[in-house]
Amino acid sequence: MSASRNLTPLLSTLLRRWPASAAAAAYAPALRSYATAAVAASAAGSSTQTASRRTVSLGLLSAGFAATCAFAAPTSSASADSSSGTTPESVLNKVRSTISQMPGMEWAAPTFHVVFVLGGPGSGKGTQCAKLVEEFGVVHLSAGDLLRAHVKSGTEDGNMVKAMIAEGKIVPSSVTIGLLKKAMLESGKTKFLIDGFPRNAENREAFEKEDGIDIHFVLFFDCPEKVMEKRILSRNEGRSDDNVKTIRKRFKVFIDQSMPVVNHYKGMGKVHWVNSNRDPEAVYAETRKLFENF
Ligand SMILES: Nc1ncnc2c1ncn2[C@@H]1O[C@H](COP(=O)(O)OP(=O)(O)O)[C@@H](O)[C@H]1O
Ligand SMILES: Nc1ccn([C@@H]2O[C@H](COP(=O)(O)OP(=O)(O)O)[C@@H](O)[C@H]2O)c(=O)n1
Repeated sequence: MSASRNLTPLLSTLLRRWPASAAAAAYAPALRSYATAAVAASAAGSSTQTASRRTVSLGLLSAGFAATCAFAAPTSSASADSSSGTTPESVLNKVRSTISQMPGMEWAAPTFHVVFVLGGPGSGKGTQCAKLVEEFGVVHLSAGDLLRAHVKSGTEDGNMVKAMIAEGKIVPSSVTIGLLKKAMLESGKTKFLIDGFPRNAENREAFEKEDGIDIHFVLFFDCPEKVMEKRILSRNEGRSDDNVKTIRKRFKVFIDQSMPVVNHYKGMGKVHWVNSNRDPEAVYAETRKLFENF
């Protein structure tokens, strides 16, 4: 039986076991693309499998399903979830144990491939990421954009993030990593540019503890502070933190907290340094070469 024909009954079985909320239906496309990626991965590895026990790499499918359950929109079903003590981890464990019990199926951890895009405020991270998305079809996740969207939720957490951004402070990783993971799972894709993260040692250490994430390299955009300040002041995106007072605080945080992260990865030989004090096309001509094998 072809791998894709196996898929539909499997998805139905999973969904029947844990009836999904209406909001979860919104995740179905992501779930389906994880499943397709998982089947493709299993087909690629099929020569090493025994005929009697066909092993299907279901990690991505499972991750997608966990996202479906764990991150269902904050509706009444989500509050039911929290009152019954359901957490993303508990859903993932349930998916894992059910898959392990299915004949011929085996759990495999998902692998997400990541490039961290770092550089001072206004160094051109977002500008270059947009070009990479267009040429290479990777997913661009800006930690700052995710945090700004979270502010709009109006929750207690959102208000805390708003206050921290206004001061140029770094939001705790428990919030930022939650938003990044949710976006990764929802995307249905496996290759990501993570822009503006990790911003300090706490961000980095927490992210490195996450399973199934392969950090390929760090892309660092190097630009003088004076040039970055001028760029930000004419950025005109209506950002409350793009004012001289907050910009200066952000530069200090960048030097004190973010540069040690870059130097950490530099020590591991993982940093690609790009001079971004040139016109955007010249910066991109150098940047794109790093992605030919990603
Ligand atoms: N190489 C460049 N030369 C001149 N201006 C640039 C360049 N790269 C980006 N910009 C502009 O500078 C501002 C900041 O760039 P952005 O990509 O938002 O930076 P970051 O994401 O690092 O904060 C934007 O208005 C952008 O259009
Ligand atoms: N990993 C991150 C990224 C951004 N942020 C917050 O979001 C603000 C804006 O970050 P950003 O990456 O969108 O913008 P730039 O400072 O790079 O222009 C930062 O100054 C921090 O307050 C954070 O707390 N943690």
